Amino acid sequence: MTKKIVFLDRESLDAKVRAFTFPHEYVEYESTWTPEEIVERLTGAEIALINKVPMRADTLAQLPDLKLIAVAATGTDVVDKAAAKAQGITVVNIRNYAFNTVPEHVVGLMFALRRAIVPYANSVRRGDWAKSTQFCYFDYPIYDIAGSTLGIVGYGALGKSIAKRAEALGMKVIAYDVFPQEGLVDFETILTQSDVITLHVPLTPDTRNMIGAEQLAKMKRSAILINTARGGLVDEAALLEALKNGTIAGAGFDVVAQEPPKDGNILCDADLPNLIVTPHVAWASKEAMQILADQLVDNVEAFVAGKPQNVVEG
Ligand SMILES: NC(=O)c1ccc[n+]([C@@H]2O[C@H](COP(=O)([O-])OP(=O)(O)OC[C@H]3O[C@@H](n4cnc5c(N)ncnc54)[C@H](O)[C@@H]3O)[C@@H](O)[C@H]2O)c1
Ligand SMILES: O=C(O)[C@H](O)CO
Repeated sequence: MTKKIVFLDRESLDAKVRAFTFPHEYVEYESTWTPEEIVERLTGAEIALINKVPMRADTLAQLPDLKLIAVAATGTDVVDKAAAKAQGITVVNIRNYAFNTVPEHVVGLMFALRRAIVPYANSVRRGDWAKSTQFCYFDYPIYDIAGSTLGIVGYGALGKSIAKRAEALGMKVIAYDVFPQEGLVDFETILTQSDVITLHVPLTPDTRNMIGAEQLAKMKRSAILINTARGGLVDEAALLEALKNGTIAGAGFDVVAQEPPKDGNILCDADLPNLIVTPHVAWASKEAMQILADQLVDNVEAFVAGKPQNVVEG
């Protein structure tokens, strides 16, 4: 029987999505945001492909034909998984596609912040070097990466990929995870011992705001915080305050609480030398996006063949 497949936010994936091999009707939309649009476009569809379209309980309740939500990402926080489960809808995600692209983004942010590359480059553009009384100047402290301690929060696929690179750079690596694994340390040790903390946990009720004013106060004043996982893990107001008053030395964020930040965002709007914000592109190397697109089709094919893979449990 022909299955209807609808991709609701095709524009969010810059890669080729190969044709499905089973009888199907395929429709794609560049972007879809409102619950009304979601319901209208998915009515009659068995398979929804989404990247960041919110699939909330009241929306799913209006889609009795839907059987599969194939998320074109690792993070599935946009889907109400309990509601999907209650309705018999399977949710699948993409795994281990970003093993180079995210670690490289993290390493880039780490070097840029520890070596103050952006503020120094900006100061040259402002003419500060030309006015200097010496051949160089020390307006921003520079710290080496080698010899420093990296604290990884969430020791899954990406946490482990970053650990390998950090060790090659001469860093001491410590890691924390709720899933028991050999050699892990507790969260308190990550906060107090790390020179760089990098977050790699999913956004869940347990991880929401896991870093707030209390946790920032425990970090070294020379430490930096990197978040390429999800907005919502860090209390943004507390972070901004900590960056302004020197509680920590810097932050590199690829994700914010609301994306896109149409109504403004305090981190995106802040003009601070010790803060770098990128627009959720850590995942987006050409290579990674194609691996993702291929796995997206594999996930749908496996589901239709009766052997679902990468199923996300409630
Ligand atoms: N910015 C980007 O472009 C980008 C790209 C890929 C993934 N991500 C985000 O990164 C996250 C991690 O990706 P991954 O591939 O490493 O996932 P993963 O599932 O392999 O690893 C996540 C780890 O977090 C751990 N964890 C879960 N809850 C925890 C908690 N409360 N405290 C401590 N550890 C906890 C899990 O046990 C697991 O080991 C994704 O969920 C996604 O949100 C972002
Ligand atoms: O979760 C992911 O895979 C990234 O955030 C890209 O959407």
